[in-house]
Amino acid sequence: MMPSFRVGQGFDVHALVEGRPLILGGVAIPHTHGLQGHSDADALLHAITDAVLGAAGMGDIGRLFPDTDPQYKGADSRVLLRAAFDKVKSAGWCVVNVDATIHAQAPKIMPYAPAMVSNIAADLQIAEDCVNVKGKTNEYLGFLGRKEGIAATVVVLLSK
Ligand SMILES: Nc1ccn([C@@H]2O[C@H](COP(=O)(O)O)[C@@H](O)[C@H]2O)c(=O)n1
Ligand SMILES: C[C@@]1(CO)OP(=O)(O)OP(=O)(O)OC[C@H]1O
Repeated sequence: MMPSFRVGQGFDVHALVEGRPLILGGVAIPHTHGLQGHSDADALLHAITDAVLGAAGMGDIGRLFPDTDPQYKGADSRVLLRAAFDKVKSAGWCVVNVDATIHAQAPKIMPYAPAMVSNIAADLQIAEDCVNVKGKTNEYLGFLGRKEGIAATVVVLLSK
């Protein structure tokens, strides 16, 4: 039988505030500010989770893990990604590849990208060369350029 393919896209943004750790792709990045959120606020993993769920037609991260539910307060977003992927995998899908961009005026993402790739590949049960993480400034424009937040955009391909 011919394989079938489904594409999904994900987006997330969180505010940068003082007194929070900066966690992206499951990696703690030394920085003056961290991301605000109900969970660990890992915008990259949230966008990946949404892209994976979206490709499978299974809704979104907030529907699965409501930010009103105390059990997700301070949650490790890798745990949420793995739980979402379990659902998608149960429907017969596997991930072909992930391509992600972190929109951050600062800090530089590139030194941490290999560790993020390793985490994401492990959580989605694919080879590391099937995961790509890029950093991009916002050329000092808008709220991202003013370092008020960090966003992530993601495309995922699934096959079954
Ligand atoms: N937070 C970031 C932003 C950028 N990079 C790297 O710098 C390159 C140039 O970025 P521009 O936004 O100026 O086009 C980009 O291609 C990344 O390699 C980064 O690591 N972290
Ligand atoms: C992850 C969840 C759940 O703790 O909360 P946040 O960390 O606030 O993240 P968000 O990207 O706003 O949406 C998903 C949430 O329901």
